[in-house]
Amino acid sequence: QEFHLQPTPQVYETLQDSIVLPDAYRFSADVEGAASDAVRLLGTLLPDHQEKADFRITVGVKGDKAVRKYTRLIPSKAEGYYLKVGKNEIVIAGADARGAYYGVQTLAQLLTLPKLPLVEVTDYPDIPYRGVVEGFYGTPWSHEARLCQLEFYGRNKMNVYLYGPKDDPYHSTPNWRKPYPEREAAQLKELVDKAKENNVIFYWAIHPGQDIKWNDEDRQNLLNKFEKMYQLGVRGFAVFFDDISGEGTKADKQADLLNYLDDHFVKVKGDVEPLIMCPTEYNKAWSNVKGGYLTTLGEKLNKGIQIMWTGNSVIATIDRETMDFINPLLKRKAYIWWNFPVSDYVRDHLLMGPVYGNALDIKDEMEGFVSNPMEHAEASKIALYSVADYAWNLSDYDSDLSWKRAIKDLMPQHAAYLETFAAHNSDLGANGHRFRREESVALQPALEALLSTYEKQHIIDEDAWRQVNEECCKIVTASDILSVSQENQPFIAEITPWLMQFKLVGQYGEAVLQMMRWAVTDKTGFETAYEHAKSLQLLMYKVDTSYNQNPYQPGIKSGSKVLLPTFYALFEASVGLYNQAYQAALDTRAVYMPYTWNSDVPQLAALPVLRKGKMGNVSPSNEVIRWQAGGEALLMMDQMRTLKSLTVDLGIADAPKFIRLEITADGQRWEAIPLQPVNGKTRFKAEVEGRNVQKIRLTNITGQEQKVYFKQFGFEEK
Ligand SMILES: CCCC(=O)N[C@H]1/C(=N/OC(=O)Nc2ccccc2)O[C@H](CO)[C@@H](O)[C@@H]1O
Repeated sequence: QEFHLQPTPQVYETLQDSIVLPDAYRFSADVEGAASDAVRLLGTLLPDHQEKADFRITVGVKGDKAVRKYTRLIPSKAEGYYLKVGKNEIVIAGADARGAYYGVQTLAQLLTLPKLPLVEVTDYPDIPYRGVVEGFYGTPWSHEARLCQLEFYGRNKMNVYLYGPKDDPYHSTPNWRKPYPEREAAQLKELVDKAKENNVIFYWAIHPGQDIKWNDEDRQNLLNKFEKMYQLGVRGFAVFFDDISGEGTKADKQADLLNYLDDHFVKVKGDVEPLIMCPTEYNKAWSNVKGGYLTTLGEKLNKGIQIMWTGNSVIATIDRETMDFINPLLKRKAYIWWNFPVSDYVRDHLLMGPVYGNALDIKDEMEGFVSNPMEHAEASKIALYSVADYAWNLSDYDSDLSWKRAIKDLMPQHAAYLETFAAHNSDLGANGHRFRREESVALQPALEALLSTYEKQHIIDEDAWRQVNEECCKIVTASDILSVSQENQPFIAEITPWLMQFKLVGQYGEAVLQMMRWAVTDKTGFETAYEHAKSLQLLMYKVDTSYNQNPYQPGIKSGSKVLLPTFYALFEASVGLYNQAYQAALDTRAVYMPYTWNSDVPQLAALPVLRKGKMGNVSPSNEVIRWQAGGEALLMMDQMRTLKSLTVDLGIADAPKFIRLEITADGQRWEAIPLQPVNGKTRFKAEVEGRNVQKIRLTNITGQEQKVYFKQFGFEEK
């Protein structure tokens, strides 16, 4: 694939020629001046040199004597630069210090080529502020991960890192008023220094809204904390008022506070970046324009203060209509907080797909564009690479090419394998925000052809079958090679459980494809493939219930949008064909189900049992159940399982008089467990915490038929 600078430069001209960098050259730069960062970085790229030479390397900032003759070639936009590689000179002239630094970053990429091409690059960013807000719920990034991120931002010309992890107690309630303890303070100082080194503005955000009092004391508390952070070297500050309730949500109070901080801290210090604030109404779906919150902020907040916005909803792509709504209200360009690839609301999924859906014609409408990433720092780099590419140069942005380059950048050697993994691990699954992404795009046509032909005509589309089989082999190969790759161990450590699951999905696909092949032609071959598929179903279940058992979205999902659902459908279809061909009755259920339900009460017998993570529920019935005397309902586990809780609701207040609940660990000895009322109405709990259970039984002990409603029968495993 041909060479491509990252982010895509505004203007890139290359003469079809190149040079070999001489090891002797004259160097002219004002090493103490504004270009000192650029000079330092350049020093790390170039070999030692002898001064006596006619090859010249010049670095400077507009106004420096050294670059005076290039002045008219330097873009007038902030952070712009002019880079020339000529026959006997290299020139890097920045519009400002950071521009010169970025010019050297671009040169650094050219220097990785076998030969240094003759180029003229005239470049600058579309969006003034570009980068990352560490603003997710869940495990904050580690110190090591943050240091590595800052290096990545420097290379990708991202100039913002906003520190605001929801679960840092000194960022938010309860300890936002307190200074950081020694160790955390030292680490923050190290991050600030690393950020400076990479020309990234380190913003420290505070999230006081949940318990801030609108009085002088808390105002002083905030100032004191900012002062403490300033002493650590922080020169960028943000105040987040998102996800709070109560007093803290008032627009005029928020505006007064921010203006006070602006007037008495930012303006006083003189070397601090403009304040950023995250409003309580931070997306259109949650805003009440008539209520005046946004207009109050827009009118009252000092002009220099930047206001964040996530778009038409919490998780949304950004387009012109979005900006035309919010900018007039804020009376300034909104600063986009883009909630992607954050996955703290779909923690069982990895979002490894392309960054797409944001408009390419809104470069003049946004003040900033920062991404809220996953708690998996290295895995987030695929999306962050493309966010950097998009925010620097919107009109040239190509989401698919950028995605491919992002993968190559993360794992140059194993890029092909990582692309296979990333292609099938990009959707979020069903979620409360209803935000979805494409997945398995390249394989979709073959999957659809294979399934529809097989389901409708019971024949195999050979070309589709071959493509899908090839991909399954690639999946298995890629999973194993990546899982032992030494190329980026922190990244592999993050995704290992998903690699395990991904491999099983690939193997399951292979087994199902064999089942299709032999369903009506090779009885024993089919039965072996069936057995293998069933064992893989159990293995996938085990991975999904053993890893990443967070209390929100537990488990490990992979290929969940297209790949696995297609394999499930093909499994069921091929078992159906086999059962028909051989008058057999193999279980056609494709998804492993640890719980089985049956009953001799006719209206209960067919109720399906569902599993989500560690919760098991029998689907409620909305009709009156005629439960005959002595009638039983049985919930059976595939193996001994330890329970945490069990709830029953039969829609009658005196259920315990009619229905006895029993559990057994061995299938022989049963023990009745009393039903205790939960809400004084019809819901009852059984005290089963820590009990090992094989079966649970409900029996009508009244000697006569009872009429009940089967509203709930659910349990949670430990
Ligand atoms: C300016 C953006 C603020 C924001 O997005 N806040 C959180 C955020 N807030 O969105 C919510 O839906 N918050 C919420 C919803 C219901 C009740 C309380 C909070 O969503 C992200 C994705 O989950 C989180 O990572 C963010 O920290």
